[in-house]
Amino acid sequence: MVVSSSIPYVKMNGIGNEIVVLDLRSRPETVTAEAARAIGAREPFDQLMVLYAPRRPDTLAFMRIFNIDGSESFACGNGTRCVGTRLFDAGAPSRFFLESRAGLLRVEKADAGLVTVDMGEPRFAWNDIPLAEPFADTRAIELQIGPIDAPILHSPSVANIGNPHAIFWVDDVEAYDLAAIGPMLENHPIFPERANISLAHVTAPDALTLKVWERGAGLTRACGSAACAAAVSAARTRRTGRKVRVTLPGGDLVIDWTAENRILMTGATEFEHDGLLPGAIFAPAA
Ligand SMILES: N[C@H](CCC[C@H](N)C(=O)O)C(=O)O
Repeated sequence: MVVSSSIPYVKMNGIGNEIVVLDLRSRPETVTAEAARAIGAREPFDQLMVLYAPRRPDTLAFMRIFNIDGSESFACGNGTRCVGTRLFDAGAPSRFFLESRAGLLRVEKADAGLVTVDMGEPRFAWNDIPLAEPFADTRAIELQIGPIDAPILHSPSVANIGNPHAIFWVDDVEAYDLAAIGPMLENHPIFPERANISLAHVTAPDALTLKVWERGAGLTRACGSAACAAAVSAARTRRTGRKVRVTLPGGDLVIDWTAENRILMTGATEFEHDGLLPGAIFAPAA
């Protein structure tokens, strides 16, 4: 087959969450799981944001999101802000819509160069997380690791923000070996689609500290959807109000769970460098 020439990409980060943005809106290539892994081998990322030509006239792009292991996520808050900055810089209006596999995302310019994304409505029903078995109350589900009578972590809140999240409430996010515990919980049979695993420490009625083990990506410096999941879960369990500052290893996000049940996430993005991918990376395996 004829392979196309080099394909440009942009390496960015959303408060330390490593993001590659690949704009294929006017190109014929598509990204498979295998291609995503091959791209990650050349230019490491936590998430790869792929833009395709819009499927709906009210959006600027249809977006698909891959983790570094090639798995697909239907949400990535930090990556969506990076896409926002990229499109704003290319002349997009200061407010526009993207379509993801989870639905419509509104992206908006905020003050001081920050970007706000309307991440949509959270889902809390056990089969929407999804969980493998029914739980009437997902504010705290029965799940623990460690000795039965002295669990290390237990009773997480769970939420779906387009992707599945479990949040364990702790007094010190650094007191746990999340790199060791994360994979066990990510792949626990209670989560049929795996899950992103967070440790959350409520430091004030309007502030949380968060550390995240991401499904398909491992420990990252920040995870926007996890910040949303932690914020709505904190508000739901009366640990905080509905607007909080979430501090992650890479920086801060402000999350506002509005009276209309939308989750607004605001934070910074940073350009790192441009690059080129060989067209052959997109060719199907022989
Ligand atoms: N870093 C992303 C989330 C990636 C999600 C992914 N790890 C999954 O659900 O598979 C964020 O800022 O929201």
